[in-house]
Amino acid sequence: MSAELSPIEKAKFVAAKRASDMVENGMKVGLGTGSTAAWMVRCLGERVRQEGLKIKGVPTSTRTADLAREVGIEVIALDEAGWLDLTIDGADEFDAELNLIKGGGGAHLQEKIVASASDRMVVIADPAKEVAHLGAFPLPVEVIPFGWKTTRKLVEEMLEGMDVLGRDVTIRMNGAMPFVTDEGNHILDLHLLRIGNPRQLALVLNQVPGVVENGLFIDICDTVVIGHGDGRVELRDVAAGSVQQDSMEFAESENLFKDV
Ligand SMILES: O=C[C@H](O)[C@H](O)[C@H](O)COP(=O)(O)O
Repeated sequence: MSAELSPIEKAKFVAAKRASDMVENGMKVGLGTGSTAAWMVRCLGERVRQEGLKIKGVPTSTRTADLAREVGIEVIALDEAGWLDLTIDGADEFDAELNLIKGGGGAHLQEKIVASASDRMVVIADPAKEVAHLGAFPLPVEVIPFGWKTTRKLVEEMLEGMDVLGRDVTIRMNGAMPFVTDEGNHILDLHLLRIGNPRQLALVLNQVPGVVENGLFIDICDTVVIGHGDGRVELRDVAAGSVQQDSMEFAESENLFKDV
């Protein structure tokens, strides 16, 4: 890596590097999806090559599985792993309680299953992902292709009774066709602007027939690692029921930037 990296990519990288250092020999690790998680997979691959780190990775998408294999990480399926020590993943938004919106890349279904089957979920993020209220980022909802327009109508009706500021629901497109997830489903993006009660919305959404899973991660994330473009890293941890903050300098950040 190098000097041409933008501050935002450096921020993603230092968060990913810090979180990848939490991985220990022998661990079974959930590997998230997205541009930030891709840095983490590369960092873990570097540790496999340099230190002989022995881990088994459970990817949350075909993209991540391909990258993990490419960088030398042993890849296994979730059902082979059973239970994971740690999952590291990115997010589209996180709030003060470490609740998340995920699924900007359409991978939140597998990501939620994998994170829920882990002792600990660590989210890696750049500072732009932190919000006072979830909802500015459109909330992804995975729906089965059968009758998706009817499902969209049912979701719109359900939103009438919810504490949200916006109610537009769009189908995610891939060119002229609806986007297709790894599970063969489509994604509805809910433009809610501000979600008053994410916990309630997460429960209600999954009761709409045709909905497979929504991108709200409530009480799943244990730690958020926030990277900054100058190499600083902040940690937010859910401990004893509250969120603790910590911050540190990445002393060797310049060298780390050169490593990857
Ligand atoms: O479906 C995609 C995932 O939930 C990603 O982790 C999320 O969209 C964040 O991606 P990025 O790190 O590229 O911002």
